[in-house]
Amino acid sequence: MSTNKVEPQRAEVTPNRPQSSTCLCVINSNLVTETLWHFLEISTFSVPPPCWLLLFSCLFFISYLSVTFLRKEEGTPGPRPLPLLGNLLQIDLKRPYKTLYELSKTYGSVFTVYLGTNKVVVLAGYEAVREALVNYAEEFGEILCFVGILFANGESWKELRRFALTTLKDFGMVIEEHKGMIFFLCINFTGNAFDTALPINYATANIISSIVYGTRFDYGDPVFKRMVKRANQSICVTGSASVQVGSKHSVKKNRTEDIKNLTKHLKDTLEPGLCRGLVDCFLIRKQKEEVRQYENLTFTVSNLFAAGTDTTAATLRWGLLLMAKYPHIQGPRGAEPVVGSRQVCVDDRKNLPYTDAVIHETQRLANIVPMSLPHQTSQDVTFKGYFIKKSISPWFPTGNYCVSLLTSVLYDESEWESPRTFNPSHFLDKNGQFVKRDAFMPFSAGRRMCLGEGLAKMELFLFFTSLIQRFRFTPPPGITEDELDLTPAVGFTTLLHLICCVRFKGNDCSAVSDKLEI
Ligand code: HEM
Repeated sequence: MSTNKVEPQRAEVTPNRPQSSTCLCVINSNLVTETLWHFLEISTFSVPPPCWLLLFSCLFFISYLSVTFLRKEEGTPGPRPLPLLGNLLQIDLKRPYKTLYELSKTYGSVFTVYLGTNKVVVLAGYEAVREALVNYAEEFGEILCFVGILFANGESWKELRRFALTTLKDFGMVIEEHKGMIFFLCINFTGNAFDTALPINYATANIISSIVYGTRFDYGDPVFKRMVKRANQSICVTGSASVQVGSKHSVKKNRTEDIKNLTKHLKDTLEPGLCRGLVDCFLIRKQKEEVRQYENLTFTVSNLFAAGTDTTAATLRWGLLLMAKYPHIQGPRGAEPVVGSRQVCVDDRKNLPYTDAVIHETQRLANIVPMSLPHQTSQDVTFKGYFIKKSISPWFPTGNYCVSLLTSVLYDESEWESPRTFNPSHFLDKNGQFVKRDAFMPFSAGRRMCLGEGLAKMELFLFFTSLIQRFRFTPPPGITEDELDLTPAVGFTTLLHLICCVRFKGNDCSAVSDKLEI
């Protein structure tokens, strides 16, 4: 029976990651801390005290000037920044998107906030965000620059994105994973309260493994367990103060070591003409073209794991929380797929408009990537009457970049009838048929739009329907539906810590493995 049984406890969604607000803010506030710290270290040992004070005053003065001058020059509205700290004291660092959304109500669809001395232009509301990302794709369509797909620009990004899209298409149909997840839930947790994070993260990580390495792992495999744990840890601590100052290297090293070991094994066993997964395709292609950039492979794999595991898993967990909170939506008259006892398949989606609407509404309300990825402006641009300068790297004290506030799109009061409530009717017409909504933009828009959208949608549909077809999700014992809290904890994505109770609808768990052909 269950080895992973957890004590029933209050299913509150607690902010369980106190130091990790989004990367965005912490990187900047930590940049200030780190620079000051570094400065103090140097000063303490090599500069006499009066010079130290003088230097400190100069730094302070320069930052103040840069902040005030930049504001005057560009004239976008926004709250008044403090020297060095900018608007950090006004922003809820655990949920910065909430503050930014509130500020957008005062300052409109284009405004500026300062995170430390870095200037961030915030684009808010469906109309402004879409216009910037789609109509001004050239100017706003670059991601803040590092390497890999997520953070690359220019030719290197184009090549990697094209390559990943082609390979994701080839392997995206490897979606048998829900069988493994259902079996795991059934055997280990049925009738118990359990944390949904573990099985769901295993399932989504295994999908990326199948695509990337060409193989799935057993949930009990110690290497796999370690990999998932490390991936989660690095998502949790990305941007945390301690990581920025000290242990950043060790987290990255842990993560890339696993990837390097696995890719080395694939390289050693590579058979030309047999492409087991994305890594093989990359190796074969690069061999042919004799191109450098081997390092990009590690980054690409690491990016796909980071982008493709946590996001889909968090959305699914939101779905289960919402089902536990609104039990009437779970049943056969609600989202449960009415397809008999057979396995749901992708083609069923068009015949299940209500289920489809529930999944879309879950994504809208969950608002998983509330501030998208930070973008840079590739050139000076005048947007909605405001002059926005070409971006300077945020590693400089006067750095500047842009944030597309997806929260403000998904909760846009002029687009959604009841933006703050879980209302699947947002996606249904009066005949109960599914309708697409333009302001449904959890994957962002434009040329940097999520590369895994198709895969994520397929995963969400198959996992969600398979789960509610076979299980009933309820709050843990002693907790009422009303007490289930929908306040998210924030890491890079809006996560939650959900303990929920699961009941298998059938009589015999062991029959599941035969039915699912595991
Ligand atoms: C529900 C699940 C997901 C959500 C809500 C989501 C959301 C996003 C968002 C908002 C962006 C930023 C777009 C921009 O900068 O404008 C993004 C980028 C990206 N996502 Fe996803 N994503 C999800 C699942 C996935 C999956 C499963 C994969 C991998 C297979 C993936 C891979 C990527 C990549 C590689 C990028 C960077 C694209 C580029 O820079 O060209 N995502 N995603």
